[in-house]
Amino acid sequence: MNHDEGWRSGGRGGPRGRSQASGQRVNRQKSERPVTVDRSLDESSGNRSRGRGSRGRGRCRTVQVYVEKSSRVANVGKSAQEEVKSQEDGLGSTKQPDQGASFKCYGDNDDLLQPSASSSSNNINLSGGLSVSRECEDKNGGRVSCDIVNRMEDVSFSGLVSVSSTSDKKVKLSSVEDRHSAHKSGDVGNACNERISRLFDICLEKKWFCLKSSSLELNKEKRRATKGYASIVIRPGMVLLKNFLSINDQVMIVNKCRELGLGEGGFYQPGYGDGALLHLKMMCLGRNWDPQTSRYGDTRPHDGSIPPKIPFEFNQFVQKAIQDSQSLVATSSKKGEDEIPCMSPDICIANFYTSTGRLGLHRDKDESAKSIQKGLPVVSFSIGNSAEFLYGDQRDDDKADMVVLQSGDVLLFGGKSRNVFHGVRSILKDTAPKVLVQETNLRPGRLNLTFRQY
Ligand SMILES: O=C(O)CCC(=O)C(=O)O
Ligand SMILES: [Fe+2]
Repeated sequence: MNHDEGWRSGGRGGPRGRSQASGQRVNRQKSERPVTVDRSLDESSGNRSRGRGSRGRGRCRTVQVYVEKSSRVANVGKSAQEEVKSQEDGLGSTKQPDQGASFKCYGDNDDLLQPSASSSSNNINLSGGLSVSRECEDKNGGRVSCDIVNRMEDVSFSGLVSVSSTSDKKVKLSSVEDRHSAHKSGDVGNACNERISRLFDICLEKKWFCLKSSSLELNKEKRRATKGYASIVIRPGMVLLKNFLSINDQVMIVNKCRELGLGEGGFYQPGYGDGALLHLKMMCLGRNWDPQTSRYGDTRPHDGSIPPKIPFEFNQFVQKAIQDSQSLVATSSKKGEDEIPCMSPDICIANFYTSTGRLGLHRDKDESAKSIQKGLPVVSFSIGNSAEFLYGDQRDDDKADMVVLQSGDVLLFGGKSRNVFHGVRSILKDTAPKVLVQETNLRPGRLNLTFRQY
């Protein structure tokens, strides 16, 4: 994986894709060959997720596949809705002018933060920071437009929070995160490091979820879940398995990620050496990927934590996805071209995007030269809200193609597409399957897992 090329650039700016009013419209590129798989033949899957179709902006071509417009939650009490909204907003904070000076990290065990966060709720959003684009140099000496987003944007600490009554509104965090922070680091004096080592809960507390979806809506989701999934070759080496993961699979994955995410090596706010933050939370399984050095390692440098192992069940899904993709391309006319090699993942990078999350165009190229040379695929799971996923041969948003990845979709890019530029332009609000949210209390946002072999 290598994100030096664009993780910072955010990949967003300019108008969003336009909504497509109804589903079933397929706007395929030449090489797409959709195949619908009867779910009854495949017990590992089941979910028919939904989302909004979206056209790309500018010259971006869009792949739209079995996409339906989402409807909002019915039967939601206003106050509950507002509560959830405010939690969501607290996560995906809007960019604000640089207030770097207003955020200070206070050291040692007290772990005091002094932002102007005056919230007394259980979620504090410490937002602010700078949001400017500037030119940076990439590794190859090329100029890159870097969206230097803040020192604090999207930073949210969840867990138990007690607000002290002192007049300067210092906020004392006394959460599960603190217990894990600075794990093994022996560097408790570096509170800024501790800030990034606080763990992020991908699920909301139960009390925020007294929402019930209408039975009509749930039935609609169930009906979709029995339809089977469709496989599409998007371009040589890139295969999309729509609705590959059933709702039950997704629930299991979310629960597992939540559990791992709150433990050693769990979700944290990654950032670059210069202090700029990525627009997502991250957890590495198997091996750590360090955005500061673009290298893999056995431990996470900022806190010394050891990444959790990749759960066995996750690898099973990956193997099945690879096999299904291989069967698909074997039946296709452009056999050799579309080839997807086998891969045994020893790395999984889990990203959680809040509503404002994104990821600039980049190539995954920090895996071993052999792995990349062989075109071993990156296998990507999407869970929760849909995402506008960009891909193309250049690091240029305007020339990239776009496909909406919905909850349950699995995307593979290997072989001829192993070095494809890709990124996430935006997260589409309220597009996660309601039943998934009800079962897991997943935060508004998107969980993405990418599996790789070093
Ligand atoms: O979230 C996604 O779909 C892509 C993630 C990705 O490209 C990465 O983690 O390298
Ligand atoms: Fe990537």
